[in-house]
Amino acid sequence: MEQDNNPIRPACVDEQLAILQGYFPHLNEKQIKQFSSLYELYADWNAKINVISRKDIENLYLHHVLHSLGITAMLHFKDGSSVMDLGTGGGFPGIPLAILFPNVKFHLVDSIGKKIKVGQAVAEAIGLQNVTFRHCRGEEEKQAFDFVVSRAVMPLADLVKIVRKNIRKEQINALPNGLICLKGGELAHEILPFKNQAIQLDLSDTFSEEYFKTKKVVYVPL
Ligand SMILES: C[S@@+](CC[C@H](N)C(=O)[O-])C[C@H]1O[C@@H](n2cnc3c(N)ncnc32)[C@H](O)[C@@H]1O
Repeated sequence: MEQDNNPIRPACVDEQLAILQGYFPHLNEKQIKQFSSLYELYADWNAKINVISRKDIENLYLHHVLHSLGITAMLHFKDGSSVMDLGTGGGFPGIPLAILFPNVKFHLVDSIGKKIKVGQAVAEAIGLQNVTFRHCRGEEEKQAFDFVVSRAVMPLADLVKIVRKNIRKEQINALPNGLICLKGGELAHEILPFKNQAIQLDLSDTFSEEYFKTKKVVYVPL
């Protein structure tokens, strides 16, 4: 039987991390270290509190971290921006984005307290200074931000209804403030009510891996 020299960190994990670095070649040492630490932290926490599918943990960097960074296909947040991640679960897309944009403030919200705990523990372990967390429903959060981001939380119309109150009026980014969310599959129906304002991009135009073939990033100015 072939022996695995590093059963805790399979080779595919570092192969995926290298793919991520290929797409984001300007990461500094600190960011590379922070991204690199995510595997052990999530593998450990996910065994206790399920925040991503257990059989998908080896695909952490491709399916969860790089996917989260797909938000940048729509916009690179300007330094000094503020962003809320609604329904962050264990920290996606908020934590990968907070690593990539250390001068942007991220506020990660989820209605399930134990998931928020995972995100907090991971952020603390990698020394992330630009994230805050709140255990609450998005409906209760009253603070205002430049953007709200979200992955796999609820249909677009419901998201828009909840986060409209959370969008600041003043614009400092290249796009007017609003909602940017990661979506999969057939979106035509969801997007219909916003078709005049929404922009939809295929992540397959940014990331060539098979996984992104059906993945999209959607922006709605609010
Ligand atoms: C499928 S999970 C996705 C988690 C994370 N965004 C990710 O991609 O891994 C959906 C998350 O949204 C949260 N959620 C759903 N409705 C919410 C609401 N109204 N306010 C806050 N969180 C909510 C759930 O608690 C859950 O953690």
